[in-house]
Amino acid sequence: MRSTSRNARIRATTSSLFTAPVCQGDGRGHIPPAKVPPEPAYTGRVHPRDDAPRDPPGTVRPFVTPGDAPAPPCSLASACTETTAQEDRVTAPIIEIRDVSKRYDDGPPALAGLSLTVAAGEALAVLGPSGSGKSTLLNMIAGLDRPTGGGVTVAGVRVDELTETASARFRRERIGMVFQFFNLLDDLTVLDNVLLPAQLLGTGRAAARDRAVELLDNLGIDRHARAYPGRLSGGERQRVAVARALMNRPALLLADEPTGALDTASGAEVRELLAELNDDGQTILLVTHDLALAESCATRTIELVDGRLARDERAATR
Ligand SMILES: Nc1ncnc2c1ncn2[C@@H]1O[C@H](COP(=O)(O)OP(=O)(O)OP(=O)(O)O)[C@@H](O)[C@H]1O
Repeated sequence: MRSTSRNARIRATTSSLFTAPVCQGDGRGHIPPAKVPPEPAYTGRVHPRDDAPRDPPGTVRPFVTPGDAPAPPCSLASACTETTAQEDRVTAPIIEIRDVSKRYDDGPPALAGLSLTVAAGEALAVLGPSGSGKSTLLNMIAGLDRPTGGGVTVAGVRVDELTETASARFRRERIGMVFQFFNLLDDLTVLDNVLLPAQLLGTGRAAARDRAVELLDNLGIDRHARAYPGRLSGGERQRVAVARALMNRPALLLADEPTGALDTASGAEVRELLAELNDDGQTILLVTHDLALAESCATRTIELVDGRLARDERAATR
């Protein structure tokens, strides 16, 4: 059962994350606010190829994507009307995967002509046997690897066409990532770990600190702000990792086996946390072998087998 006080804290956090309604007037299902005015207009590509002109070192050039534009009035009354929790979710696509293939060396394809659309507000669990292509799919979406065929669009940006520099910048600005083994920096305090994404983005210190403190508070780990990650339990460390992932208000939260290294109680806490974040509008894609995580958190579950979509189901209860 979810704790009411924690629910309230999470709600307080995420309500400030999603302040630009996609469907005006629906009161739910929001996308992150515009970070910069849409000038000059984003043309759909940043640097189409690695030999394209690059920004000088240290330049921070925020993306302006279709997701940053002011929300148009909703044209379908039904899409703006609160009906059930399932129906009032935002339906604008955050991820569009078109006929994506990936082949490593001479082996069988890790992904074989996969197509998938994920709407804003969904919590998608990616299941499948070992070697079925789950991590490969996650890497394609994060722009950490490129497909050998097809296209991957995330928050309106063709991530498979970005240079490495532009891809890293895109991840910083639009994607939060949570890993099985937390990937926290042990030499930095909890607060400094959470501040890191904002520092990389060049956010002002005071604003970044306020946000980090708010996140730690809302995720129930504020008392550990000055501690080093090594002194925290696995569940607490994963909360810190989630706070860090949320720092830059990502359009998409990617989680790779987020409960894979946790004991039963900590795993249940992290499942609850992810479900609550999604309840408040955060789009999540998680790769997992943890069926309990898929059942408690996902609004939709897909299963990969041999790099193909073998199952695609929406949850009846979330
Ligand atoms: N860097 C790589 N070089 C060569 N082959 C790779 C590489 N990464 C993945 N593969 C292969 O691609 C296929 C899919 O791997 P992937 O890691 O995506 O599967 P997975 O479903 O995430 O597996 P697991 O559940 O064990 O993590 C496998 O056959 C794997 O051996």
